[in-house]
Amino acid sequence: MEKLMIRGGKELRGTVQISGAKNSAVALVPAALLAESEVVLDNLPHLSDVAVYSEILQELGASVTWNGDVMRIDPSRLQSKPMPNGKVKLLRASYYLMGAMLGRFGEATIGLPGGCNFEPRPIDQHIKGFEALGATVTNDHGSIRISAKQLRGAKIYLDVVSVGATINIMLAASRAKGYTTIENAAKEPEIIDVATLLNAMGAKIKGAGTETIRIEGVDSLHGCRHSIIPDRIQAGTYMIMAAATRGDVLIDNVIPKHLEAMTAKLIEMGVQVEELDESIRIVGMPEYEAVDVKALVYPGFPTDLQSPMTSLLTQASGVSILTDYVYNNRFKHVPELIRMGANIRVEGRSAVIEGGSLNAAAVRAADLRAGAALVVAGLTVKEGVTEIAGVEYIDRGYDHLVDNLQRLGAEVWRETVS
Ligand SMILES: CC(=O)N[C@H]1[C@@H](OP(=O)(O)OP(=O)(O)OC[C@H]2O[C@@H](n3ccc(=O)[nH]c3=O)[C@H](O)[C@@H]2O)O[C@H](CO)[C@@H](O)[C@@H]1O
Ligand SMILES: C=C(OP(=O)(O)O)C(=O)O
Repeated sequence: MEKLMIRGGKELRGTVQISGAKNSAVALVPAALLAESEVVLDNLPHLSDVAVYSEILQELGASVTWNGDVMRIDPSRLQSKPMPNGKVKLLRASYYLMGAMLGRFGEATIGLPGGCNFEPRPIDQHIKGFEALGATVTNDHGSIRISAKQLRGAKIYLDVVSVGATINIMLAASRAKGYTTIENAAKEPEIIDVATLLNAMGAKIKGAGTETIRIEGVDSLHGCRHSIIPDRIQAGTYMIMAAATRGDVLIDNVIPKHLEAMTAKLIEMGVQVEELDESIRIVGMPEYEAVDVKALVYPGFPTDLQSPMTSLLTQASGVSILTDYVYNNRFKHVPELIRMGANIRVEGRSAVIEGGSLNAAAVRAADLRAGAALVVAGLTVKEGVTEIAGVEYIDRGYDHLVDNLQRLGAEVWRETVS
């Protein structure tokens, strides 16, 4: 088993390059399966989810080569095969294979997705979308079978604003007959990124990034080249780390517009934030004010930054209240932060955080962003070594985390323990 070790108390200083976005990559790789010739993805992050996807695609008959941050996917020999639990259970975003295979072959048989299950994460809106497009969906003890003789465009109103359902419906509807409208669609930048790729492949999608997306189905899609947008969650996490260690860090290769909610909250706390064209500079201050944070769908404060933000708020003077309106109970980081001396209580969907210093402890990441929260916390600790287990979760979302932090002056390393 590997652990992440942190001897904290160092101010982070320097420049960090942000990789392509995980939540785009895990949708763009399966989206490529809809093409009949090669798709090239640039700025692909080095993450375990992407590596698992690459293996799944090859098992399905696609040819995949991955060099540096470029992946070439040739799906011309793709076969329609059942995709049982094994690999699809390793990542949440395997649900995109449903929409992609349904669009390509009119059928998909696949196990339920896995990934970070910090609470039950239903996919009823994905299923509702496929059924509206004319597919029959059955669930045989967790094996989902989706099939349609002919997908037909439909008007679909999502009951909840769902990133996954919006993208999955876009994937399948790109190959349906006629027009599909998704109302109450999610507006995250990753949705625009997927629509941009699909349109470059010959799809006809309008309105991505707004609450109404219109898709005119086409008979076939072709290969293309596409560069993945920067990871706003990774960038936001480094912004938090820079502020938490009272450092001075330039976060490079970002789209500052995607980080506005994060930037505004840091400024409200008293952090110095400088927005440049493709980078953001964070200069930490000795004292921060407590603030209230509401995690919402985009363009609100992202739920995926809620956990690391909890750790930063332990560094503010006074009481902050952080409420997550996307998930009911995404607080697996809280008991671990309490082990590190934090004064936090969870009340319903809110965490009430009283500022104070943290101490080193042996803790465990129960999910990806809970892990990020523990890294932020460990970086602030002035004495001793924080040991974080559950590194495999952190590897789902942070490309070259240890190298990046070491370059910024942190004392961080991985250790294999028995
Ligand atoms: C791979 C990926 O992109 N993951 C992101 C995606 O996850 P994911 O696509 O799974 O999240 P959704 O946007 O679908 O979920 C939002 C909310 O809707 C609920 N819901 C969702 C679908 C559904 O069919 N029924 C339903 O009730 C969920 O339980 C949750 O409470 O968006 C989340 C919300 O920004 C992020 O935390 C994840 O990092
Ligand atoms: C919850 C997350 O990812 P996933 O949906 O892939 O589990 C995340 O990125 O914080």
